Amino acid sequence: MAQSVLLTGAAGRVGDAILGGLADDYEWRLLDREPPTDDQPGEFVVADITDAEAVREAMDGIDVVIHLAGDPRPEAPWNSVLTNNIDGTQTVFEAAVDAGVEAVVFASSNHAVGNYETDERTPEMYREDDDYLLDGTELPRPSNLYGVSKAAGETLGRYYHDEHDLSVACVRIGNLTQGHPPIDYERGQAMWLSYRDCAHLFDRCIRADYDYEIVYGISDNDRKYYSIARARAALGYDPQDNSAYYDGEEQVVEPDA
Ligand SMILES: NC(=O)C1=CN([C@@H]2O[C@H](COP(=O)(O)OP(=O)(O)OC[C@H]3O[C@@H](n4cnc5c(N)ncnc54)[C@H](O)[C@@H]3O)[C@@H](O)[C@H]2O)C=CC1
Ligand SMILES: O=C1O[C@H](COP(=O)(O)O)[C@@H](O)[C@H](O)[C@H]1O
Repeated sequence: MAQSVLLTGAAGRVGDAILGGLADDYEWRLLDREPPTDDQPGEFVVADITDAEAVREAMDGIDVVIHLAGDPRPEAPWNSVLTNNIDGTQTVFEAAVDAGVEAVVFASSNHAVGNYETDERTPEMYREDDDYLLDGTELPRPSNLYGVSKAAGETLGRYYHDEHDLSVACVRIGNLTQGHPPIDYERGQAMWLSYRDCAHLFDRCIRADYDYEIVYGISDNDRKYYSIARARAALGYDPQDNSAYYDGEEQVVEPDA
């Protein structure tokens, strides 16, 4: 089983959710271009993911890489996603192969497929009486240049798996918010990912055996237009949270024990 995990983009929100649930479960090496602001588990490397030498060094002795670092803004300009998301991701995959890492888990995004949300389908597809469902086998259909960069990351992962036998899981993360689902935002509620489910999903990505996977990273929301069947089957994902259990910030239904 994987013992040592390199987490890139560790100082961000997704990193916070993962470490909040899994800080004590692995030997962590954290990497970010921003230094840590509070106590973190393990060792912290301050580096840019486009620095091939620093990234390769950070991979020494690592079993699994969770690659989060990048520009997360849906409106990010091309020069930023080209550098941080595409070039940076290629640097991470290349270093992982060179270092003999077993698996790379790549933080992809709902925006890689955002343009399936056509004018004809929305807002109905965000609602419970609609059954439109994406399952991860569909081609990318990005809604912005940020989404293009995430589709490129998935394709880089496919290449590094096929050519170098690296295990790769691409998680098309929905909308991560802490404490409760987004308020007054149907789309965000349908693709809500709670902090608890986020940590659990990435834990499954560290522990499971797989070749190349694209899965959706959302909670078990009553209304969802992203299937979590593949995440359940390939990774053993068993989410506990559901945006329908909330009324605004209040949780009004307890999940089954
Ligand atoms: N938060 C969300 O709901 C979603 C996040 N994602 C993806 O998950 C990943 C993490 O997102 P968040 O934690 O929300 O973003 P964030 O902005 O909170 O964290 C990203 C971290 O990456 C670091 N970083 C950025 N470029 C870097 C570089 N070139 N070298 C080293 N470090 C760099 C930043 O300093 C930051 O700490 C991103 O790749 C994002 O695209 C995908 C879908 C939804
Ligand atoms: O990929 C991402 O998606 C989430 C959700 O998208 P949004 O369009 O509903 O805001 C976004 O919040 C996050 O910043 C981004 O990285």
